[in-house]
Amino acid sequence: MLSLVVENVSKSFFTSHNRIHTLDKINIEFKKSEFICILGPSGCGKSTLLNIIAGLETATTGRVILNGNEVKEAGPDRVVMFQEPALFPWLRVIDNVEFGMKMAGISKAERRERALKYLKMVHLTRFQNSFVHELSGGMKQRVALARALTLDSEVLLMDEPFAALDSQTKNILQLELQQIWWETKKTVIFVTHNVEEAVLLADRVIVMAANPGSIKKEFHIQLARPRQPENVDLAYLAAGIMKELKEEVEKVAKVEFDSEWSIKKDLLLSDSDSNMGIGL
Ligand SMILES: Nc1ncnc2c1ncn2[C@@H]1O[C@H](COP(=O)(O)OP(=O)(O)OP(=O)(O)O)[C@@H](O)[C@H]1O
Repeated sequence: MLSLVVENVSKSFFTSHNRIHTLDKINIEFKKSEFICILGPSGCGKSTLLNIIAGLETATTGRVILNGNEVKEAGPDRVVMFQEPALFPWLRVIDNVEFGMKMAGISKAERRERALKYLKMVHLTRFQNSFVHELSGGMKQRVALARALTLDSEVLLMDEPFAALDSQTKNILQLELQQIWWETKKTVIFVTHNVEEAVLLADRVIVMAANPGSIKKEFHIQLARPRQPENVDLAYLAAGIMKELKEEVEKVAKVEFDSEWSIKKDLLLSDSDSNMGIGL
């Protein structure tokens, strides 16, 4: 039974001339097989939090405890998937998918078996012998997802994995991910800027506040799956989450632009992609 707890985690970065207090006393308890989306304005520390859970960054104070052990470094029990697929262009798809397993010392026969299983899951069996440059952006991200799945980690950490994709491809991958999550029962921690994406995928949405990053509000979503973006209940939930997020995005914008800045009524709410706070 998985137990993953972020306990009182704070993080400051120290540069030559100042201290950036990025995260302030974050507490989250993740459940086995839970799908959690983390939303928040740009710079509130979403990636930093994910990296601390991954063991790629260390908390300044507080700790992350996975199955009773404090996380001190990256490990195969917490695989991370980023916005950029980071594939090796000189390797074929199947060899890219096998790469992590090769590093983990898994035998050749088992590597191949698992790679084919997960390539099938992401519907890329036909492309197993293709080179990366022959694939579209969405296909590359599906290869990265297959590679991430092969390590059979209990926890999958995803940092805006679909943000660089066009909206049709994104929709397909969101549906695929819902299916894969359902089949693999992993705990998924998914960082996004996109409110629609969050309500489509998550059991729980955590909205973060910025300066310093902290948890503003949590939303539990109990709607049946697979969810469809046009569902009325989803739209209603998205509007509630958007309202919380908008306040935070506006606060950040006021600091980064000037105090007169304000979001024009419903301007961002009508953005068809529901992305909030990107690149402020
Ligand atoms: N290695 C670092 N050194 C110094 N400051 C850092 C470092 N990494 C992150 N920060 C700072 O911490 C803050 C949070 O960054 P982070 O990337 O975690 O935010 P985010 O919410 O993921 O942003 P975005 O949504 O734009 O990706 C930012 O102010 C950033 O400049």
